[in-house]
Amino acid sequence: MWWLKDVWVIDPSQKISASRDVLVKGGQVLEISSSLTEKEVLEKAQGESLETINGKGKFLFPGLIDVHTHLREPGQEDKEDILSGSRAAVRGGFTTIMAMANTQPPIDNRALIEFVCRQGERAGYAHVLPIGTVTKGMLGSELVEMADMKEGGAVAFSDDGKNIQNSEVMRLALEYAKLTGFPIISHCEDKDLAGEGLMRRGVASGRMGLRGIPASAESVIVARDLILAEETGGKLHLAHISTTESVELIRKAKARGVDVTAEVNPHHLIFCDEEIGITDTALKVNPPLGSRGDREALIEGLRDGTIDMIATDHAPHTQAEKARPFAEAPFGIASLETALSAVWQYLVLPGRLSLDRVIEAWSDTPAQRFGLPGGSLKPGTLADMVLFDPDFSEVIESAKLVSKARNTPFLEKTMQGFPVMVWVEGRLVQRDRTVI
Ligand SMILES: NC(=O)N[C@@H](CC(=O)O)C(=O)O
Ligand SMILES: [Zn+2]
Repeated sequence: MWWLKDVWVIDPSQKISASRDVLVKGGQVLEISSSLTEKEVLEKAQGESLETINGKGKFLFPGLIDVHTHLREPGQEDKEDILSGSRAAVRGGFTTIMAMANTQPPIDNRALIEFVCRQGERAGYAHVLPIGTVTKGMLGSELVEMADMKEGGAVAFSDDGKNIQNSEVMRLALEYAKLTGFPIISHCEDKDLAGEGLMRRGVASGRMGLRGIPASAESVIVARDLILAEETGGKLHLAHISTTESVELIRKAKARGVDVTAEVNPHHLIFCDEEIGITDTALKVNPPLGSRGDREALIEGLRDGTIDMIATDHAPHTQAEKARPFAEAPFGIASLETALSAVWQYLVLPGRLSLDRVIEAWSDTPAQRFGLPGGSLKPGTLADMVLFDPDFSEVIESAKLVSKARNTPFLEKTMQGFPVMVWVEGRLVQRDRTVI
C-alpha cells in the first residue's frame, strides 16, 4: 500500500486541486482525504506493507494520456519500438499512449491491431492502445474494416502522416466510423499546397531561403473536414493544429455544434519558425512551426477550450536521418521524455497556462473523447498516476534517454520540473527518473 502525504492533488475529473492524502492499495486508488492519521492508515493496510511518501511541495495527478505517439513497430525498430517507446512514456509521465498507425506495414487490419496490443502488454509499461489506419495500406482510397479492428482493440482511426486527399473517402470514413463510435483523427495537410516545403512559409523561410509550406495547406483541410463532420454527424479529431486560421475555424464549428475535438503539440506552443536554424533539424517537424502569432493563437485556443487536448506527436527518428541536410532530414520531434517538463517550464511557470488546465487537457479530456480508462484518480479506479516535482532539474543527456531517438531540441539543455514517481495500475514503474 502507498500513502502519499500532503501532496497537491490535481484531478480535473473530480474537480480537485488541493493538498490531500492519497492511499493506493491493490492497484487502485483507495481514498483521497484531507488528512489521515497513521493509525487510520495502518488499519486500512490490514497488514499489507506500507510505503509512505512525503508529497509536500509536489503534485500528484492522473497518469497522462497521449493520443498521438509514433512507436514505429512494426517495421522501423531502428527509430523506436513498442518497448522503448512505452518506457520513454512512463519516464515522461504518460501511463497511456495511443500508437499511430503509420508503421511499415501500416496498422490496417485486425491482426496488426492485436499485435500492437500484445507487444504493449508484453512490454508492461504504459498502456499501449492502437490506432488503426482509415484506409487500406494508408493509400487513401479503400476504407479498412473498422468494426473488426475495434473488436481487436483499436481505439480510433487515422492515416496520420498523410492527409486523406480524396474528400469522398474522408466523408465516407466519418460516416462509417459512426458505427464504431470512434473519432477519425485527421492529419490536415493539402498535399499540393504543401508541395515540397520544408518549413512554414513566411518571413523566416524567406530569410533562410527554404521552400515554405503555407498556413493554408493545413487550414483548407481543417475547413473541409469540419464541413464533412457537420454534414455526416461523424466524430472528428484534428491532430497537431498549428495555425491561427485553424483555431478560428474550430472555434466557429464548435459554436455550431460540430462533433470535433483538436489537439496541439508542445513544440507548437513553445517554439516558432524564427527559431529554426539551417543546421537544426531537431525543429523540422510536420506541421511546421508557425509564426509568433500562431503560437499565441494556439495558447489562447487551449486556454479557452477551442483546443481540447495536448498531445506529443512523439516522432522518433535515427540520428543518422536527422544528421542529413535540412532538406533531406525527416520531419519529427521525439518528445515523450521532455514534453511535460517543457510545458511546465515554458508555459506554466511563466503563467501562460495553469497546471490544472494542462492536466485536464492531457488526461481527463483524452479519456472522455476516446472512451479510455484512466485520466482520473477516482477511488476504485486503477492507480495510473504521476508524482511531479517542480524543483527537480535535469540535463537532457543522450545517455539518460530511454527512447531510441535523440531528435529533441532539448538535448544538452537543463530543464526543470519532472515526474519523479510514476505508477501504472498501482505498480511503480519510474522512480527518481529511472524506469524500473
Ligand atoms: N509529425 C511529424 O513530423 N512526423 C510524424 C508524422 C505526423 O505526425 O504527421 C512521423 O511519423 O514522423
Ligand atoms: Zn500528422
